[in-house]
Amino acid sequence: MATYKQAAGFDFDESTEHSVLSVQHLIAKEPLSSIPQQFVRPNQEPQSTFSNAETGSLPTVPTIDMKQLLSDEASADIELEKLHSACKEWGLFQLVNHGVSTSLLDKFKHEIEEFFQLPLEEKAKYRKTGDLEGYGCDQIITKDKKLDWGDRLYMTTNPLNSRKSHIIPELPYSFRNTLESYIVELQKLAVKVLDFLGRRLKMEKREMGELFEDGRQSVRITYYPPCPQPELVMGITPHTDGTGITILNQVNGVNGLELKKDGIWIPVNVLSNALIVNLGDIIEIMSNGMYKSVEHRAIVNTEKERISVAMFISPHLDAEIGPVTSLTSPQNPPIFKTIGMEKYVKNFFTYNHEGRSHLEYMRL
Ligand SMILES: O=C(O)CCC(=O)C(=O)O
Ligand SMILES: [Fe+2]
Repeated sequence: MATYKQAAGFDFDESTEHSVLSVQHLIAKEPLSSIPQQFVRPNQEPQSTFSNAETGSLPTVPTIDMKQLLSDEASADIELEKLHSACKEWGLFQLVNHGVSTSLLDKFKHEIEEFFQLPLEEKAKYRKTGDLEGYGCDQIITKDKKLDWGDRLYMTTNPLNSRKSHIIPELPYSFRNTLESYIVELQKLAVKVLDFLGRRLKMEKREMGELFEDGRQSVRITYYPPCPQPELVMGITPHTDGTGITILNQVNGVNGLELKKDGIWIPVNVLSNALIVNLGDIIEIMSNGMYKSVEHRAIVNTEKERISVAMFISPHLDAEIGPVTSLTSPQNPPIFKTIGMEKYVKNFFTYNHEGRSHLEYMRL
């Protein structure tokens, strides 16, 4: 079997071989004279920060204030309308006053930085060949597949019985503890956000609550090393998330996330004290197209490493995924299929959609 390094265009070196490909460790070994071909994307749409001198004139991503949403005053209704239009027009917003404590966020940042500084042998323990979960750069490598410029630690966190025994339970003790606190805090936050979305969509309370209660959740922590030619590579390929919602934490304050709006890539600049909420395919489907699952990507730069944490929040595996009954009518018939969550997840990860996105595949 070809090794990861051979497949990625690197020389095979018996003494340093691991079953995991890591961009961070490949570039740490020796300075790169050129970017290995498997990372080079000749036809990608230009990065906005490199090509668009007028970045300042691009529209700015909306900011939503959770404290306002939760207040008893009339301003709560105004904020809810802002949230509604952000979900319809952007599918993404910066969330401030989210209630996750700064000390937890600081501690988590520190633990993540320490984790990625571990030797490759240590981190390689968290990957099993062929498994989507665990540590490393893309793990399914075929000849023509372009690789993303980043290493990830990806793990299912809920339901508890679907956690992999060689990942979370084996993480360094302090990192694991902090991660557990982060998971709890972000679950609480997700419940609040979903509740406001359901309220403004005028769904029946149970339609949102029941689906997401003890739902499927996973976390992807990504370390994007600097790159000598960032315009040739992509930190993460353009995609929409298959989730209900995703809460993204731009951990070390370095920009890189971009979203596509009206055909243009727009940078989502780091706003201190904000978490980013982006809507995934499931919310677009449930809302029968009212809310948008946003296409996004991450770019890298020459100077600084970038770290992000995406917390993916989805319904439980027994849920039915489709436009909710209270949002469809003879005048507004369903535009998406309804399928069980278990099948949805399986299709999302394995099904060949013949060039279409999974969301397009779900469209009737
Ligand atoms: O790192 C980022 O800013 C985006 C990550 C992302 O989109 C994902 O993990 O799905
Ligand atoms: Fe994403």
